[in-house]
Amino acid sequence: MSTLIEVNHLSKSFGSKKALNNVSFTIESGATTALVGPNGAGKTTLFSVLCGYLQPDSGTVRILGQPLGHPSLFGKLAALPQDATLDPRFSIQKQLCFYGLLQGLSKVEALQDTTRVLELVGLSENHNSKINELSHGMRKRVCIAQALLGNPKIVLLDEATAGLDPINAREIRSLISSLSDDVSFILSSHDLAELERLCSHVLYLDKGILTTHNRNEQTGSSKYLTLQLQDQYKDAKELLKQLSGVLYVSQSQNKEFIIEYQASHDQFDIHLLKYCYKNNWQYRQLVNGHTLENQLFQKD
Ligand SMILES: Nc1ncnc2c1ncn2[C@@H]1O[C@H](COP(=O)(O)OP(=O)(O)OP(=O)(O)O)[C@@H](O)[C@H]1O
Repeated sequence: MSTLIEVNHLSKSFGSKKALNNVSFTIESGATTALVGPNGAGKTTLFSVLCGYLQPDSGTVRILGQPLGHPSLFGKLAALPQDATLDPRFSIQKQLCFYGLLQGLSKVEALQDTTRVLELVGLSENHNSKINELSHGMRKRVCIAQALLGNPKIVLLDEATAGLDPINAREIRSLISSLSDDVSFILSSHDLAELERLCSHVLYLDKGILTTHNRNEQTGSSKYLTLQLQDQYKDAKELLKQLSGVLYVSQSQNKEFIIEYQASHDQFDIHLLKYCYKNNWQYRQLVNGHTLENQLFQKD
């Protein structure tokens, strides 16, 4: 693993408003990273600084070991801004080729790469369409195709699935997931369930202050499972406490339990599911560790 992005003590203010307040983090290659936070938390500002659109007031950013703006970074980092759009006058192929040329590709290379990225996003047959002839979801996919031109190593996607119907959103998610072995994505979204599925690493911004969370970190002598049951079963919490290997049970929401158990307990998840069956409980979902929502917002 190598470090893709290293941010140290980054601050950016607009007048008296601190959009980023002493933000530091690193992102390693191979991680799909979520950038989460309430409206106005500083997410777009952080993306804009990483892309070089905005100059920070203080702090440093290194991408692939180089400072922002270094010539060797040209084409290595791409971004899909929240409100990205394309020119309605030209076909999508023409526009993507144009962006390829701007990246320094020859005409032939730009056309080849346009064909490649349109195929990746499933829009090969629409290469002659103009943007207004495409659905909202297809337009998003064109914008993602544009971000993938030239094979960038890091792609920042700001609200890539916002406003899409569930089927189109799912297509974009599976596209991100299928590409994530070759490209490191940083996704900004308000959809925690979506980030839960895609991301191993979470950057949480609130009022410009950042905290980081590792989704897969389950170390030490105890581990966690989050169990969501179908119904409110009588004495479920007390009964869960009696299961062998359980150290502690807390109730995060109605019908949802966080179970801390001995890490040394073999196949605890299987035992838990058998226990549900034995007690006649239907379960809705079982998450390894904490759900992202609990990780970010649970107070105790
Ligand atoms: N160009 C600007 N001029 C003045 N204030 C700005 C500017 N850009 C951002 N801000 C302020 O900085 C703060 C962070 O804004 P930012 O757009 O980064 O938040 P965000 O997390 O992307 O929000 P959202 O989820 O609503 O898109 C907000 O208080 C915003 O009002």
